[in-house]
Amino acid sequence: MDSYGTDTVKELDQTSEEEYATQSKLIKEFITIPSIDKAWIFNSGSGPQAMVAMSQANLLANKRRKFMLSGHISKESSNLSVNFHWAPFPVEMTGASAFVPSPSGLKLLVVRNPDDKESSTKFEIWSSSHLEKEFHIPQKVHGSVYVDGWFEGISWNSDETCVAYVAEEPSLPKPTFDHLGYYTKDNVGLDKDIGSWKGQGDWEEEWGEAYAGKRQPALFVINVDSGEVEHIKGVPRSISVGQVVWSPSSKGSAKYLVFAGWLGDKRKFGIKYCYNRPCSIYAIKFRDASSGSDEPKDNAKEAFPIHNLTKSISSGFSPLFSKDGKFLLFLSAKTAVDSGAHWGTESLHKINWPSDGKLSEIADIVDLIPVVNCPDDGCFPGLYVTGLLSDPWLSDGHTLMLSSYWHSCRVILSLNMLSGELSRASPNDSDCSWSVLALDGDDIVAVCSSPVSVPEIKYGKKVVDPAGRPSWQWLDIQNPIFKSSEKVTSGLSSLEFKILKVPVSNVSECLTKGAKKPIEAIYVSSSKSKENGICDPLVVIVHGGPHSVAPCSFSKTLAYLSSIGYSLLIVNYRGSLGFGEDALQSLPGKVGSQDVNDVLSAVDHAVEMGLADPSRITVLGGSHGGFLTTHLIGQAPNKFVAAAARNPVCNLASMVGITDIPDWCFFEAYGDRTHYTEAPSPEDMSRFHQMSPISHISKVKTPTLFLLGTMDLRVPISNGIQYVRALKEKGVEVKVLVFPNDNHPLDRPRTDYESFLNIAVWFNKYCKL
Ligand SMILES: CC(=O)N[C@@H](C)C(=O)N[C@@H](C)C(=O)O
Repeated sequence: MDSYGTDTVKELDQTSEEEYATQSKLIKEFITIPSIDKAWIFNSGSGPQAMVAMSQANLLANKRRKFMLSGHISKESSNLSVNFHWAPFPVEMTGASAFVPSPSGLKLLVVRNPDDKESSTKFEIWSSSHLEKEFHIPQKVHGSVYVDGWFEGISWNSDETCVAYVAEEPSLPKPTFDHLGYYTKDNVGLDKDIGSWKGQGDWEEEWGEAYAGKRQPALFVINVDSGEVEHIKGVPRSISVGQVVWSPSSKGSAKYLVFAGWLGDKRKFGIKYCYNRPCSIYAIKFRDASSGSDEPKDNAKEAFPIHNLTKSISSGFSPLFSKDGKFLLFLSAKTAVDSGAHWGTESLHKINWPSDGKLSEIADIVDLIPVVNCPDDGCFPGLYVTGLLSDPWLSDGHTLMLSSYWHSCRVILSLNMLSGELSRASPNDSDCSWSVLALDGDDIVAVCSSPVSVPEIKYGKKVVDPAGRPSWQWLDIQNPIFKSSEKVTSGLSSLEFKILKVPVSNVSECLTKGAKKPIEAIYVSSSKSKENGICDPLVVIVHGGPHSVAPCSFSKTLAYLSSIGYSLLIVNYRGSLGFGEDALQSLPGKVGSQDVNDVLSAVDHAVEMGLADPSRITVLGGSHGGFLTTHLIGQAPNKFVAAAARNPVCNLASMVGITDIPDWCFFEAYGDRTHYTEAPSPEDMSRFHQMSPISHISKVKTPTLFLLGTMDLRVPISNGIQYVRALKEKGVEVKVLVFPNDNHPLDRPRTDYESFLNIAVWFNKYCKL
């Protein structure tokens, strides 16, 4: 009996080892598909030139490898054809944290952030042929330059003499102790060799998940000729700054630095994925030493006053000047701030910018794109933008190009700021996702992808209809770099996708109109399975947030799962971005029920349509998607043959005291902002428990794989571990992978690779693939 058992185990091990070996070869091909991150178009005498920043997983270094590909664009006006003549090879840029071309395109700033707390930040100024200047800025001046989504802002002034940017302010001095253990004043006598040491000093709060070591983003200006760095005074420490731009230059008028600022004095809540943090657009005068400014010399050390330009609105970010400098535009997530949802339908606004540089106390804020609550069928569903291009203007100076979610797709929009007309610039009939990368005059360089096609650069040629309205004719261009491997190409070749409209169940009268509309689910499958009349096993994919969206775009890891024989059902349940504010706001207070039912409706719909075999359905999700995954296996214990949860929220009651976003737990559990407190009551704890997957643990049977990151500050690992232990106690089959150096997204190259390798092997085991 013993030996029989042992042999069986050995046999199983051998089979699974072989499977790991086979799958690892394929997943590697997918994981290393490059991404297109940014692009710039330069207009030189010889015609437009493109520079495309790309990145690719580097499994050996466990980092992303960055590289730049350049190309020359030639256009045939007779037949509307456009050719990109790419350089034969890209150039590796690993180690560079940011590249920022100057407005004229004659200089390129490269910032290299230090790897440790001792080294300097490097600023390099490149011309077309060589390195012109290099400056090393020591830690005592500032730490790393911010290159993240919120606080990043690196901006050349118009005459290209200075760059404004955001960097980590040096931390407050630490107390020092000598070899006798005595406190020493002013670091005097700190000599590690004889046993002196630095203490920790007061705790300074950081900006939460993904912002380890980031406490105080502050404003700096570097003179690119002398390398002199000025820390801009006058911004109180209570404000964390980001997204700095220069005010337009007009002779004689004051020059301002305009930026977004977040208050972080009382408590810094996590800011990653959180648009609900109150923020304003501020302006502060810049004393330009070279301009012979109106400021008296003896004032030179004094700070200018700071102006809050958006006092009457709870959120203002992404400041952008109109081409003529008459308006300052900004995005707002006031719906998120005012409601408490971590993301919501956004709006776009403008204020007048005074030509004499004299800022008024209360600026009149004009809506350019208001919040959409309940979109009419087929109409614009509201604004969901992650950022704006630094120069998003067409040559008329008043048409702005931007990318936004529109139901399950990302689309390119054009907004005529004068008429208010908003239209879709990417093709109306496309179910792919589109993002504008850069403008080439009035033409658009974009990236387009779908769940079954890798990202490709597309060229949108502007054409004007007889009524003078612009539209874009989309052209394929040469994409030599994206020649995927044979395995990827053949894996993707037989796949197809469609977006299903799924009616929601249990529509109660108290729901708003927008919350009764059908949801969408992206269905990806092999065309071969249809030919055979047999359904492939299905992976139901549920995104996190919950106020986020799974766009109809290429995902390397999901494409890998499709290529090995799974159909996918990617569900954008109510609460997702892209469907108007009514639908989004219908979820808070009902998490764990409404979202769970929406996912079950989508699954039932797929089964009824003959798209899924009910005996071979699995489920996969991370974070709030992990909350849904673990809810689904508890509430629908017979539905799923296997599950995989990545950093899942399993117990709000144990998460609330240790996450960087405790307000999220309250908001999603109660549906409003009023219940939030740093000291939850027993009633709060009871509600959290009752709304969490852990409350359904007794019903779970589904074998579940857990992927957990030890450094996760958003959903601390203890949440997953507690649930795992409870499942083990019940005898449910579990497998756990812990990544000690990963935080919430689990997206470091080796982690991503090992996670999805295991997900595939786990699902294969229960789907008999
Ligand atoms: C706001 C937020 O971070 N919520 C988490 C619980 C979550 O679900 N995060 C999403 C964005 C994720 O996919 O990680």
